[in-house]
Amino acid sequence: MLKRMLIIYNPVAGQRKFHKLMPVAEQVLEEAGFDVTLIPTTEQAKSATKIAKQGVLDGFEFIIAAGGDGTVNEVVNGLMQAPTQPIFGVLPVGTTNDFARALGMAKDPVEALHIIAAGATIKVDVGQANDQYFINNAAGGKITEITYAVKESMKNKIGRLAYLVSGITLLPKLAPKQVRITHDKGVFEGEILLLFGALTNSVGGMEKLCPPAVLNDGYMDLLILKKVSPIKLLKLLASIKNGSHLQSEDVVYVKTKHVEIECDASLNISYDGVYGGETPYILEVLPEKLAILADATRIEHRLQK
Ligand SMILES: Nc1ncnc2c1ncn2[C@@H]1O[C@H](COP(=O)(O)OP(=O)(O)OP(=O)(O)O)[C@@H](O)[C@H]1O
Repeated sequence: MLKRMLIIYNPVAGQRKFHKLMPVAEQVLEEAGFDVTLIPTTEQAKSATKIAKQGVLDGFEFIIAAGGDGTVNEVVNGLMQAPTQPIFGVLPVGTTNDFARALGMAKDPVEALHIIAAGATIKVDVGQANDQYFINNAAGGKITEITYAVKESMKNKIGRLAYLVSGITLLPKLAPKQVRITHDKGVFEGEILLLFGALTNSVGGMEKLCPPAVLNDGYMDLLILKKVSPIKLLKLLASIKNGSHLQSEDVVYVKTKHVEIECDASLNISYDGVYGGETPYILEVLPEKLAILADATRIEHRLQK
């Protein structure tokens, strides 16, 4: 019996990468025994969420997000809002593909297609941020504006470099915020530049910010960067390369299942790079909530046995 697979693809992601791949995708997956249906996302906000939710109701056994991290997040939200969750998959044809990298999907989309076609799955944690879901990270602070300040048009022209350009223009405007953050190990009160609740080690094209993050351990790695001078910030950013930032007195780093974020002045929160509004926010880990097509042998170090 053919296995019913829905591919929700973003036709404009990653400089329109999926367009060229479509015939190959259909061939590889049909040869592997999948009955493939393709639906494009639209300009309409959260279109992939709606398509995914309907896909579950229509009985697809496999739902694939073909796009960048924005599409992945929208599809995850659609699946999580549905009564049951089919097997999920990610075809990395976006600009940054942070989650796909954490999942060990090949950079080359054709190779990634073969991982999907093989049909092996792993279970991964999903995060809940108020009434939305994330699969990679939730973040707070001015620095997170880098991701949603990047214009689609700029990404289409210069790809990942767009994030760097946006980051450089935003750095001088970083403003610390007085917050109260409650986690499993205690309470942090003070001024911060940034907070991250990471389910994976892959953030904004980097893999060293939260290196110990495990995909299925039921914990998020909470990283809080306290207010520091610009010089200290540059030193800290440089220390990310060898991982020593995690030992800095200006960084709080804990594994936690639950986080509450309060800020009198209100703090912007994003989840998987999508703007999520302002505090108060509660972040929660839903352990091993989604089964995903992946090759576990490529990411053994990121999985709890
Ligand atoms: N048909 C479409 N036309 C224009 N925009 C679209 C369309 N479909 C989706 N979008 C928009 O694309 C954005 C998501 O892009 P996505 O994350 O998939 O790829 P990307 O931007 O290339 O990569 P990344 O998020 O990894 O940087 C969302 O803002 C969504 O509204």
